[in-house]
Amino acid sequence: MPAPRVLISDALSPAAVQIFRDRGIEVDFQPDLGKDKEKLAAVIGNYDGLAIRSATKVTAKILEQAKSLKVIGRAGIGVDNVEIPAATAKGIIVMNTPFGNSITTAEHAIAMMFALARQIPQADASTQAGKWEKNRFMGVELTAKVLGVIGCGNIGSIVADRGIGLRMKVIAFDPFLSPERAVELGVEKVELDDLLRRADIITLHVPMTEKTKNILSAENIAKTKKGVRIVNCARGGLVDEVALRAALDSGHVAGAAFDVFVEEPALTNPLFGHPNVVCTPHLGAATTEAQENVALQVAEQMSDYLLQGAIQNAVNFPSITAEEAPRLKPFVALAEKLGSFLGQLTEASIKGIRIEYEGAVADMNTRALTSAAVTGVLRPFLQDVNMVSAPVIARERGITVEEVKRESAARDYESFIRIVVDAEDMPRHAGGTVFQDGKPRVVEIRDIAVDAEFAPHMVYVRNDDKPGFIGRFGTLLGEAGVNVATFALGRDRPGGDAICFVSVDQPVSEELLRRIEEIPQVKRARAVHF
Ligand SMILES: NC(=O)C1=CN([C@@H]2O[C@H](COP(=O)(O)OP(=O)(O)OC[C@H]3O[C@@H](n4cnc5c(N)ncnc54)[C@H](O)[C@@H]3O)[C@@H](O)[C@H]2O)C=CC1
Ligand SMILES: O=C(O)CCC(=O)C(=O)O
Repeated sequence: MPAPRVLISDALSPAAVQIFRDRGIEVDFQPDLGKDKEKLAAVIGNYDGLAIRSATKVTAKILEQAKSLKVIGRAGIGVDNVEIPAATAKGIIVMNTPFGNSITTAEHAIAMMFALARQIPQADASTQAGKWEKNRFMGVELTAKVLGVIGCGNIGSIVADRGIGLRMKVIAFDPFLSPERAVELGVEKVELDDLLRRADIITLHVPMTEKTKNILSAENIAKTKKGVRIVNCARGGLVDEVALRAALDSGHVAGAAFDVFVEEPALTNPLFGHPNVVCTPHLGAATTEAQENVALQVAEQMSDYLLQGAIQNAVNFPSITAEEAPRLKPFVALAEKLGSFLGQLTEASIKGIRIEYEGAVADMNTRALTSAAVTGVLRPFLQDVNMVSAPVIARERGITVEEVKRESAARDYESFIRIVVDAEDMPRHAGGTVFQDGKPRVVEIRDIAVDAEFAPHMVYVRNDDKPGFIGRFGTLLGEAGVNVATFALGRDRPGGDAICFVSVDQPVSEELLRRIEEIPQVKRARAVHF
């Protein structure tokens, strides 16, 4: 297999390049490419991985050209510059580095708070201009002031901790902050209106979502305490910039320190030029330490995925650790092949897929296995589906997906997976396991025990358990020049329903299948491929 290829299209630390090379991955370091949509679209088709910061906008249009792309790695936290649904629909993993720049960004927020409280940038400009305006820059003390933290996750909680260290009273609004965690952090959990009314300084640390967009709207800004100072080191668009400018002009808001803007790069902005505004060009994560952390982490994560299938910090897929990836791999293959078998037999529309995990496999990462099973079921209908996109495609098509787990496995297997595909005509089910040799096998079809490995070309036959079938079937295959590699048989009872699952060395033609179906004992014959 050729080495995977990764494009770095933003200014990542060179540490990332070294990691990729050390792991045997070809890497193109083109830190300015992300700013040029056309150029990026023209080359993206050549890569398996794309490593970015915030400048590269990975739109659906770019993704249309990303024929080989398997993973997008964001060296940072916010993934709002990636169209996640479009990436997921194309089966591309999107991963970030959720902790590597948290301390640095929290420190930036604290620095911004001090910059506002003491007007440091303005005082610096005046001093260096030779003005010595000692009376112009009267500041405020932070001690004992109320710091209102909106979003108390990784960064917000570090800001809260630093605020407490500065002897501030910290209040936090975050619906997902548990009362226990609030106590542990030493913050008072409050509702948004309470925070707006009480805070002397408000700092934002929420992601940009439909709910948080404009969380500081004109209406909410009007609810704030007169003289409030506002710090935004999270995302532009969390604050209504025009309304904030008006509140600064009226003197209701005493100052604002912004690192992030509705439009970036921000070459103009409603806040620019106001004497009480401090701005930085999205520098929250810009320290050597943070950039080294996120670059190393994203390169390791992307390499682990491209080389081993391990998934860490994906925002559109459950994690698979490097340790569990090899153990999971044969079960992923089993789930996908069983699903594919049933998908190939199904012609009516599918209503639901149930995956039953029994024995040791029930304790594994079943979300990943379920995605593999659903992929297998859907692949005969949609070529372009994989473990990332399958659950979303199933949901979009109204196919319910259900997982069932049982402690002990059927027929005393250590692990057993049974998939039931419920279609408009009837439910179909098959079960399998992985033997010591690591090979997935079908061990049950329609409640009938069999034992068959999966092979590229197979014939599946349902027949009555009556003498004469095997001889005629073998003769037909032989006459057509089709060599039988393995032959598995099973029946529910003597003279009852029987199945036959045969691997062959050559593809079986429709004509041959028709002739097999003419054997009196045969109810159905299908060619299946794995
Ligand atoms: N300026 C910069 O360079 C950087 C900016 N960021 C931004 O900071 C944001 C926060 O990062 P983290 O703390 O790591 O994220 P996080 O996910 O750890 O924390 C976000 C918190 O916001 C809370 N939240 C979500 N929806 C909310 C709502 N509607 N109202 C109130 N709280 C809500 C969540 O419960 C969570 O606790 C990121 O999403 C990113 O946009 C992150 C790194 C660098
Ligand atoms: O990469 C950067 O400089 C921006 C970091 C950021 O905004 C994030 O991690 O969410």
